Amino acid sequence: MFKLFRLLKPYRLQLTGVVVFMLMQSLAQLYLPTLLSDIVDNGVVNGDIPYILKFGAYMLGVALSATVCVVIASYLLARSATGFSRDLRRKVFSHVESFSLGEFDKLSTASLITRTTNDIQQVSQVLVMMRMFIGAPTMLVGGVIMATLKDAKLALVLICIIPILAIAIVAIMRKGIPLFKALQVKIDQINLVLRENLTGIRVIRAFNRSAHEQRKFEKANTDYTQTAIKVNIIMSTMMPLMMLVFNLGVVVILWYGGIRIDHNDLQIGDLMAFIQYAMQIMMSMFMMTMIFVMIPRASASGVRINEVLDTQSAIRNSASSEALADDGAVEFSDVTFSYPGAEQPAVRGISFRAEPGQVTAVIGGTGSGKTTLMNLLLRFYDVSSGRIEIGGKPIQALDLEGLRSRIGYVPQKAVLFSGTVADNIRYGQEEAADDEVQRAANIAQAAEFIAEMKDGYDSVLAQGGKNLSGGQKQRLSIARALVRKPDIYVFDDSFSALDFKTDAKLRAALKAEVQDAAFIIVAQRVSTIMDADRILVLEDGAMAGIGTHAELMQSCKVYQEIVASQLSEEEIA
Ligand SMILES: Nc1ncnc2c1ncn2[C@@H]1O[C@H](COP(=O)(O)OP(=O)(O)OP(=O)(O)O)[C@@H](O)[C@H]1O
Repeated sequence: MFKLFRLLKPYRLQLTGVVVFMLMQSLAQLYLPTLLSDIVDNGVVNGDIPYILKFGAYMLGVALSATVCVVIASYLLARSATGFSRDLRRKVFSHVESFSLGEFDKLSTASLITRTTNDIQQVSQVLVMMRMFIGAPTMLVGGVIMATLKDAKLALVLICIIPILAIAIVAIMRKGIPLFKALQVKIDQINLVLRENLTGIRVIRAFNRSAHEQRKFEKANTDYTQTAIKVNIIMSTMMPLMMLVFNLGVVVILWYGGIRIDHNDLQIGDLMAFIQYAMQIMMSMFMMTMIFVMIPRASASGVRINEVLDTQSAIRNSASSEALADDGAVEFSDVTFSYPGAEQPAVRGISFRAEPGQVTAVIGGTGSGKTTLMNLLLRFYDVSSGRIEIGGKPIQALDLEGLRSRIGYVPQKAVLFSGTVADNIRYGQEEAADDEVQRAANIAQAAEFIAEMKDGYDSVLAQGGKNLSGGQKQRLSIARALVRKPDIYVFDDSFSALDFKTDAKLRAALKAEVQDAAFIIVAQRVSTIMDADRILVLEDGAMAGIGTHAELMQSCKVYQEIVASQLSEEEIA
């Protein structure tokens, strides 16, 4: 966790201010009981009213100064802590942005959300406690010194109480720390269930699984609650226990102090001051307990945040990132890839070439590795063996951003973002002019339904396109790829939600548009890819054949079976 505090550098001036003001406040607090004892011993005992008034006013001034100090320190600290959390959130977010899909798989999306929100919150709360962190030890040490100065023998009582309290705190913390760690993991679990529920609400309703989902949430929620209760039981036993030890201590002080006053060894004002110092010591022990509660919990969070920050994306720009060649020919050579932790490779021994100006199609059953091939081309993952080249250069040697900027990618599941229709199309090319956006929408067969929307291109998409149909979303994500005018198009099963007529119209419009680009299209429907210049047939991650429709009809059994299952005899002919 302390590693994260390096981010406090910009706030060092404000934090120095916090230290100074908190020290001043603690010193003022330590001075007050001595003033009180003076007033009692010299003013009250002698009936000296002017003395009482003078020192009373003085005491008021000291108390007011202490309050002003604490207000200023709190203000400075609140500013630094909120700034620190903002900077840390920014750092974690931009770091996560650089992750490849492998890191997302490893750390899980739900956990990344908890780490960016709740965990950072825990760490910044420790910062807010820094006020106590400075005040408590000062008051503890100062209190012991002042109490000893008042009466060294009486102070022995305090010296006995403090270690007992310290042992109790350590024992309780040893039980508490594993629970704090578990608490954060259990919040992850709640987030995971919640996220699945909110994103899958339609399926849950359609299959009447609300009760099942509620049970799942209940389980995660109860699990979290039970751990939280255990933590609170520990914390709540600690406070009365400390109070008990302390109050017993006060009884001993009063008893022994009374004896010493009786023998004229101690003045009454000094005993009053002594009890106040004892109170201050007790308060500082309380504060330190709070700190000890917060630190293990926050350090559990700190470890989780550092885990994110220390995770380096497996996919990075190579030291000598080369610019992409003009030639956008894509070549896969004997490519094999296994997902992290998977026993079997998802694709193996894949070789094919996608030429500019040609359509290269990939077809195969579900789970045959089509999407995986596209993921590899975009470098969402790196190949386990073999090579992928663009324009004769291996993609690992190319600048990552440059590589992706040359690809117009349409994912299998259309993803849209909050904003207007135009914003979503411009996501592909920020500088695109209005007419370019409209042209892309026209080719993607989206212009018609956009025109029917209330505000046309300025219509706002509710929650990333919830108010659009599946096919409409797909067409907008195609327009987004088109507006980019890339050298390589990657369409991952992007026509699946389109009716046959729209599918045919879209393909015809695309043909005219993407003349010079390498066009790689993954499809389930044979009719979508029959006219492709080259069709790659996949089965269980391996190549079952490659060629044109006519060639494959002659030579590839897997292709023949796919075709037979989809097309009528007339269409096949
Ligand atoms: N993130 C992942 N982690 C581990 N295994 C994965 C991951 N994604 C896919 N797989 C596995 O890799 C194999 C190929 O999956 P892929 O998504 O490439 O198939 P596909 O041909 O695109 O299927 P579909 O047509 O159903 O989309 C499958 O066996 C799948 O279980």
